[in-house]
Amino acid sequence: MKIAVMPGDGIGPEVTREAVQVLEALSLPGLTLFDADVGGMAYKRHGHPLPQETLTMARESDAVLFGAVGDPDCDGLARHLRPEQAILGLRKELELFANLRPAKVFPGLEHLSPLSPEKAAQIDMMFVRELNGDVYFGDKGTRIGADGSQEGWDMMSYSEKEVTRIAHVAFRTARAGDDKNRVTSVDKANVLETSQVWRDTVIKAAAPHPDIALDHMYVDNAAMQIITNPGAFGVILTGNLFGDILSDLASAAVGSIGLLASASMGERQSAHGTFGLYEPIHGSAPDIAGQGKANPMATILSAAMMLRHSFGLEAEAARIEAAVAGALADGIHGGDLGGTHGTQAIGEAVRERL
Ligand SMILES: NC(=O)C1=CN([C@@H]2O[C@H](COP(=O)(O)OP(=O)(O)OC[C@H]3O[C@@H](n4cnc5c(N)ncnc54)[C@H](O)[C@@H]3O)[C@@H](O)[C@H]2O)C=CC1
Ligand SMILES: CC(C)CC(=O)C(=O)O
Ligand SMILES: [Mg+2]
Repeated sequence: MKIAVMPGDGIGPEVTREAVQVLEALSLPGLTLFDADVGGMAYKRHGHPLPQETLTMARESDAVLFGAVGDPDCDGLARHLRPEQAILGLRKELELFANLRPAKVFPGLEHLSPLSPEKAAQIDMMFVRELNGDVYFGDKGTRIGADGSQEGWDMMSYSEKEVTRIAHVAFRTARAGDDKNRVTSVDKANVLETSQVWRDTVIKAAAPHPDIALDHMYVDNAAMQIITNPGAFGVILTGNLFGDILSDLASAAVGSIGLLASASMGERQSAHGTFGLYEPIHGSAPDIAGQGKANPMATILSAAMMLRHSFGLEAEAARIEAAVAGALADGIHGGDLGGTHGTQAIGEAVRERL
């Protein structure tokens, strides 16, 4: 089991270190970890945010554990050299088109949510976000508009092929998950042609999945209902942009962005299972980087997702998740949850409970 570890920028190395130590504490036979440079730090060392050696290492691994990229020092660079291109490039080059982002309140931890305990207890949704298309990957540029002022433009598009493959992932995820058997497809079909193609295609893709209830919701309404009626959602199927935004929103309903993990999957099989990239949903948090304040739980939970999805190690994944839930129940809370525990203390608390 070969894992490429890509800590990246800001709090990335801090949270990744704790997750790696959790994996090491499990003493899994045959586990080997290799570090690779990504993001702003890779740009500074190699002149590119996603060096060829890093991409090669990812291709030769069974899974990638990714921290975060993003560095305010690099915000003035040409777009193709910015740190964020590293994660976009990995997702695209490795054809990781399906991003799974579970948003769930662990039983007994409803008090971490800003919602009422009754509402918080209902939060158990899985985002299935398309990751290789949408406005993030369309042509873009700047030009002088008709009024003589500069304007920026970004092309949004989805093809039937792209939508069909992610829709099938969503239906299969709904079937394998809890008993809700429900997919809510989120779009903006009342305004966008991209979304109309999305919606029509999702309806067609639903045909072989008659056991799964499908409904459709506009993204603005979805943002509202995730807060007011979280129990209505099982799987939320959506595009790259809307999924990015709504999953941060859902993390706030759970309690903190420092708690939400993710898996990015494609179709490539390794000797151990399906290749995937695993990362917290948050970014490099430059406002708290280097202070030992970041909550590593999202990255630790991403490592658990890796054991489950790329290595079929369900029991070990559940062990990590139980240790995180136990630490939270015992009041091990980072600043993001109003507590005082630092990154290392949280990592140690999780390892003690494995
Ligand atoms: N996958 C990736 O590598 C991502 C990278 N980014 C990049 O990260 C940089 C910062 O972006 P922001 O919009 O500020 O989003 P962010 O997710 O880095 O931070 C948003 C807020 O949440 C807090 N936060 C995030 N993770 C936390 C954790 N583990 N523990 C405690 N608090 C946490 C931060 O301190 C900040 O106040 C940018 O350069 C952005 O492009 C953003 C999202 C994803
Ligand atoms: C940094 C972006 C490329 C992506 C993002 O915010 C995300 O995937 O959550
Ligand atoms: Mg995001």
